[in-house]
Amino acid sequence: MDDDGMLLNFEIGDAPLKSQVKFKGGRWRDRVRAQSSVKKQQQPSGADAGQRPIKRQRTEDGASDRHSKIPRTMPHSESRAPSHAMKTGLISSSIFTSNPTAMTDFDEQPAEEAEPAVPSNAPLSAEAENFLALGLSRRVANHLATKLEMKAPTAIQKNTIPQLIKEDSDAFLQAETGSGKTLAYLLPIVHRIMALSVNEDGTPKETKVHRNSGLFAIILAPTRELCKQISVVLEKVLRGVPWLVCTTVMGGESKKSEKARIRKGANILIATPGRLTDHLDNTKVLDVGTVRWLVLDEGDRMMEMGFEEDIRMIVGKIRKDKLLKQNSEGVVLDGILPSRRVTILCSATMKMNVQKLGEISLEDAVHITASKADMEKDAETGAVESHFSAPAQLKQSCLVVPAKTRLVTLVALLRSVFLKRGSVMKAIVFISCADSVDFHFELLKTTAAPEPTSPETPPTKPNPHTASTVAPASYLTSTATPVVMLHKLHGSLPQPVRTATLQSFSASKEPAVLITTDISSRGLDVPAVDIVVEYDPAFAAPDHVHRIGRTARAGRPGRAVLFLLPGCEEGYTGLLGTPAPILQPYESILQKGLATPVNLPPPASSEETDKQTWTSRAEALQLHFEQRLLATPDGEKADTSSKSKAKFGKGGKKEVVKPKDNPLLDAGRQAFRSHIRAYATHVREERGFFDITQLHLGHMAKSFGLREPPGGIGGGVSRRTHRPTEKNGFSTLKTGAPSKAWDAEDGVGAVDDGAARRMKEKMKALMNASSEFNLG
Ligand SMILES: Nc1ncnc2c1ncn2[C@@H]1O[C@H](COP(=O)(O)OP(=O)(O)OP(=O)(O)O)[C@@H](O)[C@H]1O
Repeated sequence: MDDDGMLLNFEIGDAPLKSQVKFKGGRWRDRVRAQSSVKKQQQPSGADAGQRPIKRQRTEDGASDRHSKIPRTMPHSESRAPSHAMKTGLISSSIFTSNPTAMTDFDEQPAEEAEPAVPSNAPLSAEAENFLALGLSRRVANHLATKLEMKAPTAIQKNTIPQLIKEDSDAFLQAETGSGKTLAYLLPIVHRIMALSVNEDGTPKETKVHRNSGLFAIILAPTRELCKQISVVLEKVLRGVPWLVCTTVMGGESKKSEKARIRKGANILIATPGRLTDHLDNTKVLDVGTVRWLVLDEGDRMMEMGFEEDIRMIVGKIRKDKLLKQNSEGVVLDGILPSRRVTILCSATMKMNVQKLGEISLEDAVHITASKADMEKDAETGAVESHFSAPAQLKQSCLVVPAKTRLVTLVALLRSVFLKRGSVMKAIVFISCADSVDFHFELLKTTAAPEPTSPETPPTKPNPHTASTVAPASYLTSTATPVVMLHKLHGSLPQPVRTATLQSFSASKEPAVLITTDISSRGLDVPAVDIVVEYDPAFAAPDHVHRIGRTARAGRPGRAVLFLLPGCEEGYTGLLGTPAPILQPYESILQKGLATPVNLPPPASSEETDKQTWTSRAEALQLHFEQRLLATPDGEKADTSSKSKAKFGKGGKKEVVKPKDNPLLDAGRQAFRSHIRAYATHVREERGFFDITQLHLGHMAKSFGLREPPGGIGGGVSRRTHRPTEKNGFSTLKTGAPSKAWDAEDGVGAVDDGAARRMKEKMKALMNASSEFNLG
């Protein structure tokens, strides 16, 4: 591997340069031969440049008050290329040498609490609280207790339900992930609509409300997945009130069929903002005159995704439309439903853009949180403080992992969590971009053909929608857990595939892993997710809170592990609340996860023996992945240069020979490029921790199974092009145009086409605006 041109964080300065020997004259082939023999003489001994001691450190740091950026090298005592690699001649640079050491003194880290913390988002005790006491009708309370097994409310439900039943003011709901915010706003809405046709004592009124009696509430959510999930929860509640109907408009199907559903009538509509704007403009049967509630679930995310204009338009249109005091059938709405239009904003975190959204949509809103003390404080000061944190019972830790060992550590971590059968059933792995999700799915899924089924067992009909998104992952299995199912999900997949994949992950009876982008970070409520792995850190700290919030929901235990690179990234834990997550060295994970041989497909498995140590297993695994990327479909070693080469055919005629196609190698390169571009989009305030100029591209390439970083990142990132600028002493890099898959990332594909276009424009603007990654 030639690292020379890729050390972004080092400059040549006045280091002695190797003399460039130029050969002139003679035959072309002789010149090439002579050139390469000189190159060989100049190369130091060792497998590759990655094994050489790191060259001169950057001297012009210019940010001495920032986190130390100087990677210290600590050759690993056990680091040697595995013997079989030597034998086969396929020597790759060791993943244990020339790694920067962590700044953290792990011995100084606090020990993990022995006592599990009391859950902070669990339902309250059924003896002390119940839904009936909060003002909900007996019918709804009974339905919750008997059919949905919900006997007592959660804290946010306890504080929200009476407020929204009795008062008609706008509200901003803020509570931890998994604390039951969805039912907190749905139940009072259903209760009040139901009251149009049922008396307080449960006896029916003369007026009957049905699906054509009017649309009373609109709920907006940023992604189709979230819309679907809210509609599933609402449908369950409405089974107790079967004359009320809800429907969705969220794209992913024809507008015609959505229109047909609207025409059939619905009392509650769940929508993505882009699609609703479209229908408000073009669907005449969509009458918002009776709408009394507008809920903006995950409001900050909608703003982030570029929906500001849509939301302004929706709020404006609903407010402007004449508020009908009675519906077309003469049913009097006022007095039972709110006498004004109520807007409810909902999020576990509060970013600046939520404040802006509040300005657009809320009037004199009450801030409702899970804790009465927080609410009183806000009421006293008149300010909305941000009180966001992860659920108390969620155990967080950060692994400090050098770039070269990231891939094998990920495998080891997933193996270690599934080691004890049944202890962990579901894991979610967050990755920064769709290309990288695709690549890791292809790399980690089982390559061998499935075992033939016995004639007695009838073959199960494969689901065509999950054929390319769900597969077994033999690398992650062990004797105790022989099957682990791998899933992938991102916004560039077609909607039916996304729905089927999520369904498969939720319903999986086998241990399952979901590799995904931030499309799954918001609101997703998959039962029994035991661990969340942030293989790539979130782009902003509040997003981290949402991602890890996919576990430890409604009082359940949960674990979250964040991968950080040694160096400036380690300081990021300071942003993640108090107490900051514990930092851990990666070696213990490798030791645990690779304590037993990895199930490598043949022929590599024949090399595996029980005698191997965890370090040699890690090296062998890395080598195995690299070999898979280098192999051509017909088993030969692939050309790694990614460039076409000139060859002289018969008669000295020059022919262009294209490198042989290995889809996995291409996917790895594309994933690497997108990953680097994505890395550059960490929010400005956090770029001190995620500093693109500190990334060692050669080492990072290893974590994609690549022996060298591919070109094409843009502006020559793969070359040493940086020069520290005068401004703050930071180096600057030029980005290229955003790649397609990065462009089409999560939010984009998650919503309708119009929204996708707007998001693309936003991303483009962002990438253009950050032509120098906005450093300095
Ligand atoms: N009163 C309750 N009793 C038992 N379980 C509940 C109760 N209320 C909600 N839940 C369950 O808690 C889980 C989380 O609820 P919900 O999805 O509404 O959380 P949330 O606060 O919206 O989280 P996020 O911020 O991540 O979107 C769901 O599985 C839901 O069924």
